[in-house]
Order: sequence, then C-alpha cells, then structure tokens
Amino acid sequence: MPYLKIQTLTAPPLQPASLTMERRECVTIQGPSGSGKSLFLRAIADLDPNQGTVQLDGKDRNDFTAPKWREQVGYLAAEPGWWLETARPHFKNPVEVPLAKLHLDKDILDRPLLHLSTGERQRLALLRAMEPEPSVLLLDEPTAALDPESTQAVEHLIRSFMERGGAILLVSHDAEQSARLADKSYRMEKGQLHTVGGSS
Ligand SMILES: Nc1ncnc2c1ncn2[C@@H]1O[C@H](COP(=O)(O)OP(=O)(O)OP(=O)(O)O)[C@@H](O)[C@H]1O
Repeated sequence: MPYLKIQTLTAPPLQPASLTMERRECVTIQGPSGSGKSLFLRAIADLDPNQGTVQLDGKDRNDFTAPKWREQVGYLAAEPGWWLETARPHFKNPVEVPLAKLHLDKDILDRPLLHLSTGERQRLALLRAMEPEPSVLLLDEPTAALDPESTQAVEHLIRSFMERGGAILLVSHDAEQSARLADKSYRMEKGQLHTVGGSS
C-alpha cells in the first residue's frame, strides 16, 4: 500500500491528478510558472476547495480533523506567512528548533521578522513546517532564495527527514536539485500533471 495516495485530485483550474508516494521517498514536480504546481500542493494540504481522494497510510483524509491533517501533512508555501512580529511565538517548542542545522543564528527567533532576509525567513518557515514531525512534507520552492551552502543544508535536513520515514513532495525550478533528490519526477503543464522518465 502506498504511503500517500492521491487519486483524481482536482481544484480549478487543475486537471484531475493522481500520484503515489512511499515512505522515505522524494517526489519532485517541475514546470513553468503559473502551471499549477502550488495549487496542487495546496489541494493536497486541503487549503483550497478540491475534489478527489487523498489517503495517508491507508487512511482517508476525510477521517482526519483539519488540524490533524495539517499536522501530518506539513505545507511550506513559496511565500510563507507570518502573523507575529518575531518567529519565536510561531514555534511550539522554540528551544528545540535546530537553527544551527540551517546556519541560522541563535538569536534569530527574537529578531523582527521584517528585518530578516528572505532566505532567513524561508529557512525558519521550513523549520516551522517540520516542527510537528509531519509524515509528509509539501515543499514549494524551499531553496528559491538560498545560496549554495544554505541550499545544501536544507537538502541535508530534507534527507534526514526521509531517513526518519517521511515522504517529501517538492516543487522546484532547479533541475539539478530535482536530479539530486528525486526518486520520481513529475512535470506540471497547464494544470495537467505528467510523469517524467517512466515514473508511475
Ligand atoms: N484560487 C485560484 N483560483 C483560480 N486560479 C488560480 C487560483 N490561484 C491561482 N490561480 C491561477 O492558477 C495558475 C497556477 O498558479 P500556481 O500558483 O499553482 O502556479 P505555479 O505553477 O506554482 O507557479 P510558480 O512557479 O510561478 O510559483 C496561475 O495562473 C494562477 O493565477
């Protein structure tokens, strides 16, 4: 039984899309800007109205409460939102946040978010998405604003998440990153998800 099973999932203007993911697997989606990659991740996270079936470890998404689903299926937006002045109150357990793993300063949780760089906020948002130890992570361009060293650190964190049994669905414009991480690759074109290179 696949770990994450998505069947004919659709959210306008997306065409129905299906894919499966196993534990410890990274599936990447590439495709032109505006093709529907973010909408697809949002539909899986159940953030927009959508139709179709999504199952996690054999259990239907409808059998989860919305907060439980979001705890199990973490979503990192390309432009993550912050509601408070600093990052600290956005974390349940700020002391445990592995800032150093992403080359972030110890004091970063207490600095005004507005004064942080895009790349710092992006790395903090990834740590926030990972904090509840979800089963699946939906990552929308998590390294778009990062230099090669920080990108490498993020990829290392992603790999350790998979080694712990997690599955990752990664939207990336970076073909080399996709080649480094992907067990299976898909391409989104005009709202239609296509397999790449014989993936199923
Ligand atoms: N709620 C919505 N209802 C209808 N159309 C939408 C909605 N949100 C976004 N769109 C449109 O759907 C298309 C796909 O958007 P999406 O954000 O998924 O693109 P993307 O592939 O992630 O692009 P990028 O690589 O630039 O982030 C865009 O044309 C966008 O304007």
